Amino acid sequence: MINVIVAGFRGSMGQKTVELVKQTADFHLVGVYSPHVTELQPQKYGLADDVQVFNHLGTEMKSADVWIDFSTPTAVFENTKFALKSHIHPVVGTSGLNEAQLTELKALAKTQQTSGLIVPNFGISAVLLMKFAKEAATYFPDVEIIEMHHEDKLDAPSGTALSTAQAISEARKAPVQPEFKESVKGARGADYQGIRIHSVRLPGYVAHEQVLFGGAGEALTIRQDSFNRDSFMKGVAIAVRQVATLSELAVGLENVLN
Ligand SMILES: NC(=O)C1=CN([C@@H]2O[C@H](COP(=O)(O)OP(=O)(O)OC[C@H]3O[C@@H](n4cnc5c(N)ncnc54)[C@H](OP(=O)(O)O)[C@@H]3O)[C@@H](O)[C@H]2O)C=CC1
Ligand SMILES: O=C(O)C1=N[C@H](C(=O)O)C[C@H](O)C1
Repeated sequence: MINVIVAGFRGSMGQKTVELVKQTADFHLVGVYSPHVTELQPQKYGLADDVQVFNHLGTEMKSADVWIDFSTPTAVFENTKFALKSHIHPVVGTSGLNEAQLTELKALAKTQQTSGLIVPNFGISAVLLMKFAKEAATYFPDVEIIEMHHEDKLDAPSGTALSTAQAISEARKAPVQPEFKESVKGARGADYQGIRIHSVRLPGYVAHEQVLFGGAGEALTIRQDSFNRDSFMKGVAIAVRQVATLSELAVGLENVLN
């Protein structure tokens, strides 16, 4: 049995994840966390009597094996530090960790001898998109990314777009950067190591990404769509089952896919 805490349990992803944990025979929900809850009775949230509702980080959480984090870009660093220091394996879906924070968390995982997994996107379509984009970048160094999300998304660009750009940038030879002048500031999007990223936020959308490659007289577009949040749940279950088998704090669902 894998004992799980869900951080951010009242959010869009948190609610789905709580349902997943409740419905999976080898997972046991031991706790849920949000610093904003005032009512601590599990029944208030439709949870079984033995689920602890936490509104602060504390030693009582240590009975958990895995910490699933779907909180906010400003909370995820402290939450993940707490999980590692408590020897709870973090499975982090929350976006917004920067390079310095990631480096610190990796070092902490080593000293605490606690593995973990940071997953920019739990959707298999997104994992494949990143893999294919990395391969395509060796042939097509000229590339731009468009990511499209629901209007409630707090951060931009998305964690998936940043990971895609990182993978492309590792794989490609530096392209010639075209010169341009923006008559409206921001028209050419954000710049990640010479890769332009455009972030769209609109109602009706869930999570979508296009990677556009251009070459001499040809183009390649790779696209993935998450039409609903069920698309992430298979990946979350795999990550929860496999995280303890890792030897470090790894980044990417591909680390636990066969
Ligand atoms: N990796 C992936 O595949 C995916 C990642 N995400 C990412 O997951 C994150 C959450 O997304 P989503 O569910 O849509 O967002 P929501 O805004 O719906 O939920 C965020 C939740 O975080 C809670 N929260 C706020 N502060 C803290 C804290 N310090 N500790 C714990 N919980 C806290 C809030 O609690 P309260 O409601 O109680 O105020 C809220 O319910 C985002 O970063 C998003 O980008 C989303 C989808 C897929
Ligand atoms: O906020 C979201 O919804 C999502 N966030 C993640 C990201 O920032 O890439 C994953 C997915 O795109 C959904």
